Amino acid sequence: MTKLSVNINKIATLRNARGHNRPNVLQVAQDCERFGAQGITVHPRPDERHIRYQDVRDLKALVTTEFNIEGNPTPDFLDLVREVRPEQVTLVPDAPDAITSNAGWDTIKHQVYLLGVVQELKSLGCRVSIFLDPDLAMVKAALGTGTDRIELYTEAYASGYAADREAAVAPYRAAAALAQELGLGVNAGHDLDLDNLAYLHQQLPGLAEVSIGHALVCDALYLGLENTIQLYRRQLVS
Ligand SMILES: CC(=O)[C@@H](O)[C@H](O)COP(=O)(O)O
Ligand SMILES: NCC(=O)COP(=O)(O)O
Repeated sequence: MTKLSVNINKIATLRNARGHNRPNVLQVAQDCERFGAQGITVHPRPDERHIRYQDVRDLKALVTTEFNIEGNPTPDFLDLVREVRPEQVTLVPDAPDAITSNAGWDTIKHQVYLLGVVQELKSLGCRVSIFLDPDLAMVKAALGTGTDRIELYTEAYASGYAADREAAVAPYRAAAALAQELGLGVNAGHDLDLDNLAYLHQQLPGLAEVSIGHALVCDALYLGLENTIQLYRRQLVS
């Protein structure tokens, strides 16, 4: 079964726009779980443009499904993870000023570094996932980091879907198959939406989790949050 983890970054974007506590990020996270989310994902960035470090601390006490914290393993990020100890940590090689995640790890160049980070995070009891492009060499080298899972960065799939979905999904199908052959779990995320999710799910058997935020929150503006979460869940029914 592929789990849906709802990324609530954009709820925090809206909250921060007025400087008060509306929408209440903590309440929305609990409601997302009540509406069918099987996980809550946050990506606290160094500039705290949306999710703040204190949000992460507060969410830990409230999230009853799976808490997934994404980020570049900077010293501040690692201190937060040591404190919060979420079910899953997804390591993303984002630059501090990146407008959004825009690349996966070079697991060949950074394998030794990642091995050290992964070993510590696993010693804290966290499952570790590494954000990757669908590059077979990078998937193969990910094994050497000790990671539990990879998260396939699906921006290229999403941008190519409308023109030629078979071509768009092919690298992801190959990367997922190799990862599973190596004993790695497979997550996916970034720019997934109600148009492209079902086909990805159909083409990637054994996909463990998708984390979806931007499109889901945009859809909820028109369709309502509960209905939207249910619609995304229905895309993942085998
Ligand atoms: C790793 C990933 O693809 C998502 O966490 C994405 O980075 C969302 O971040 P923003 O909400 O800041 O765009
Ligand atoms: N890991 C992907 C994620 O958490 C959400 O990405 P997006 O749906 O906001 O593009």
